[in-house]
Amino acid sequence: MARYAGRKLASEQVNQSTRRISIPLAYLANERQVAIQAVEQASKLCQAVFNRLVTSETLTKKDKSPVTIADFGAQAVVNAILAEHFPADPIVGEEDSKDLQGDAGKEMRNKVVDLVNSVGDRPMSEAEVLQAIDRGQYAGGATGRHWTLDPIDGTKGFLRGEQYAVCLALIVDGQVRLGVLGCPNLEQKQGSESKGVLMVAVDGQGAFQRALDGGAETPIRASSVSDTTQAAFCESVESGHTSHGDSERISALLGITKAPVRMDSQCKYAAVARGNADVYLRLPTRADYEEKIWDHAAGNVIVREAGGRVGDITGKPLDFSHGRTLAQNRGVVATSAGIFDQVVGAVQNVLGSKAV
Ligand SMILES: Nc1ncnc2c1ncn2[C@@H]1O[C@H](COP(=O)(O)OS(=O)(=O)O)[C@@H](OP(=O)(O)O)[C@H]1O
Ligand SMILES: [Mg+2]
Ligand SMILES: [Mg+2]
Ligand SMILES: [Mg+2]
Repeated sequence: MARYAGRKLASEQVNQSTRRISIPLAYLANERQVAIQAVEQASKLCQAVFNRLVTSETLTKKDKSPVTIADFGAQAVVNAILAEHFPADPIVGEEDSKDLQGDAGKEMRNKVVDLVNSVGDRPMSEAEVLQAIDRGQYAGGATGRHWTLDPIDGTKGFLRGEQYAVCLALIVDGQVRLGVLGCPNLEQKQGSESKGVLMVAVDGQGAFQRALDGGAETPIRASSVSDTTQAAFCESVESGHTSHGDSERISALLGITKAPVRMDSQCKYAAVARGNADVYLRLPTRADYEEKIWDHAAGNVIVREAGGRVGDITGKPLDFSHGRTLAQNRGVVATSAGIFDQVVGAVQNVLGSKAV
């Protein structure tokens, strides 16, 4: 109980009129349900935008406006749902409404408002949409609880019709306690035709997946591989987000022979969490880049609850208590538990002084 100071578990709550102990409620049960609903709705919005707005013309013109509209729309939808159910909870969201303001933002603003109203359960005015987006400006930190949201992670993957994820997590006193990933283009099982996966984990309760459009949850586990020569790893598609050269040297050192699976977004954490990959490496490409908490929070708790391990390139756990970025960490290493120390050793070996 002390761990969750200030929140009484229902199992401890005694109904004074009957003196009977009420049925135990799981920790964060309500938050889990609301977060799933929010991620489902935002994922639907993203899929609607892709189907309506991403065309061969937008792709050849390298027009990023569809993903921008979906980013704003998804953040508005999730934040409005969180505000309705947990009005006191602040949110660290990736986006803000700056680019939607004034005359310059009018065209985009109108599109975002129309989009939100085309998928939402209740109509939202322009002011409400902007206000919902800007609930995401919280600075984060080490005390109390706050949510963190990446409305679309893997924006480049979204535009290519490949992997992207809606990522929502709850951080309590600097620790990620709940994470939900909506992965509209992820295969429901590796190799299957059906796509669209929702993954969820609450601290201490295991990790689960189900189809994004509903159905029963099934538990997921990271792989039990203990020999790195048998391991498969995944990394970002974009070489600006992770060093492909360094990962090649690290996998050679570990005797990994399988080609890396390159995919965008926190779907990489999803792949490790259900044993499709054994290692996710994110190796710094710039000395001054600080990873954002919304790029890692949900995936972090999902991999941990699936029995995997997550740390930075020195093996240190990711520290979500330093505001909007992982200011005390560099890069990310997520693996099935049995090979974590070995992988971090190889990372240190290859990156040398860069890894400190
Ligand atoms: N230099 C650098 N280093 C590390 N990470 C960076 C960097 N620049 C951007 N970003 C963040 O990368 C997020 C997407 O990376 P992914 O691994 O998900 O996908 S991929 O790189 O597009 O393959 C991306 O998230 P989204 O903007 O939500 O797509 C960024 O927050
Ligand atoms: Mg992101
Ligand atoms: Mg994003
Ligand atoms: Mg971004």
